[in-house]
Parts: sequence; structure tokens; C-alpha cells
Amino acid sequence: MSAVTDLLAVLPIISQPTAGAVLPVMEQFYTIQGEGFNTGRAAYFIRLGGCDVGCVWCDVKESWDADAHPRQAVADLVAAVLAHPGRNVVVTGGEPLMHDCGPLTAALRAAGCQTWIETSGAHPLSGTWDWVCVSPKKFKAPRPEVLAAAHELKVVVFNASDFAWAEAHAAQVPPTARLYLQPEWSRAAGVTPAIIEYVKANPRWQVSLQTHKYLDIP
Ligand SMILES: C[S@@+](CC[C@H](N)C(=O)[O-])C[C@H]1O[C@@H](n2cnc3c(N)ncnc32)[C@H](O)[C@@H]1O
Ligand SMILES: Nc1nc2[nH]cc(C(=O)O)c2c(=O)[nH]1
Ligand code: SF4
Ligand SMILES: [Mg+2]
Repeated sequence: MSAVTDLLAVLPIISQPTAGAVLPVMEQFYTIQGEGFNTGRAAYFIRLGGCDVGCVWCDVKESWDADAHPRQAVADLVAAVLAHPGRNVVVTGGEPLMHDCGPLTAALRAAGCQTWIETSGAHPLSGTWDWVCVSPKKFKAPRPEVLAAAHELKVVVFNASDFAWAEAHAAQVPPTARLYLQPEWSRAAGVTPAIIEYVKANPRWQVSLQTHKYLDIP
């Protein structure tokens, strides 16, 4: 084989975003979890590149193209986490489940970290997670096995039709899962009053705000 055919043979392997031990990382930062059940807790965020869900109101569209973000070895990500005092790690994106999260979560857990994921649930579940937050989307349906693994269901409310849609998904998560309604950021002023009234009338739901945006932290 020539050097060119060698390269052609290996290209599909090295260009796979999901190889697992090396992942495309858009950004990583140590901050306070701003949303949902773990709001207020210090956490190291790893934002993986790549998403094919296409939410029109996504607040991190720069994450969508996996190839736009440098690949990092899992070992280097774990070392970066351990440079901070906190041991809670949020893996988000992009859509983290477009990648094999097995190697990353195994390495984080071996290092004594708690593994938390933020996912739309639209791709197969991989990895071992201490906390699974599923935020299902109308743009690409969540998979039943991810909904079944949810500790937390967090539905973004964009308009009034989202309450019935939220109930339909609440029926697909374990009965122990915590239920959150989160205003879509650009519409927060308009939809938050309806969320407040809905939670008062349906108290198994809770309000989730993107508190980091009010605090002006990452
Ligand atoms: C950027 S997403 C990345 C993780 C995964 N792709 C997902 O959607 O769950 C992280 C969280 O932000 C929420 N989110 C994204 N854009 C939002 C917006 N404009 N307003 C409120 N929440 C938003 C998502 O629903 C999700 O819960
Ligand atoms: N502080 C903070 N909390 C968050 N919770 C979920 C986030 C996400 O983008 O996945 C996020 C985020 O981007 N920042
Ligand atoms: S699934 Fe998450 S990252 Fe992907 S477009 Fe929707 S909010 Fe953005
Ligand atoms: Mg965010």
C-alpha cells in the first residue's frame, strides 16, 4: 500500500467524532450549575462540539459543528478538572450523546468525580452517569432509553403548547424524576408568568431559571 492508500484507510477512523478517548471540545469552564436540580452547585463544565438537533432558539449554536472544535484527549480533560477544587462535572454541548461518553465518564469516575449530563436524549445513551438531565426537543425526538434513565426532565417552554408536550414526556420518565419547566431565554418575560401559574396548579413541576445568565457568569 502507498502512503496515500494508508491515509485513506485510516481517515474514516480519525475523523469519527465519536471515538471516545478523544473528543471535540468547544469550551470548558469551572462555574456554578445554573439550571435545574443542581442549581447553585459548583461544577466543571465540558462542552462537546457537535449537534444535529437544530433547536431554532438554541443558545449555543456555535457548538453545532463538531469539526470546528479541537479534539482533546480524555486524560487531559480529567487533568483540567482536577486542577479545580470541585468534583462535579457537567458534560454538555452540543449534544454530548453524539459521542461515546464511556471513556470520559469512566476516567472521571476513576478520578473521584461525579458525572452529570445535559442531553436532548436524541442519541443512544453512552457513559455512566450520576445525574442525567434530559431536555427533550420537538426538533428531534428523544429516545425511550434516555428518557428511562432521566433523573431530571427539563422542558424549555417557548409557547403555551409546550405544557401539554411537557406532560407527554413526563409520562415517559421514571416516577422519581424531578420535573422542571424552563423559560426559553428570549421569551422569558412573556412565558414565565404562564410557567408560574402552571407550577402553582401542577405542583409536581418546578420552575428552572437559567440563573447563570442573571448572575452574568459562564
Ligand atoms: C445548550 S443545551 C446542550 C445540551 C443538550 N444538547 C440539550 O439540549 O439538552 C443545554 C441546556 O440549555 C437549554 N437551552 C438551550 N437553549 C436555551 C434557551 N434559548 N433558553 C432556555 N434554555 C435553553 C437546553 O434545553 C438544555 O437543557
Ligand atoms: N452555569 C451554567 N449552567 C448551565 N447548566 C446547563 C448549561 C448548558 O449549557 O448545558 C449551563 C451553562 O452553560 N452554564
Ligand atoms: S439539542 Fe441542545 S445543543 Fe442541540 S440545538 Fe438543541 S439546545 Fe442546542
Ligand atoms: Mg447553557
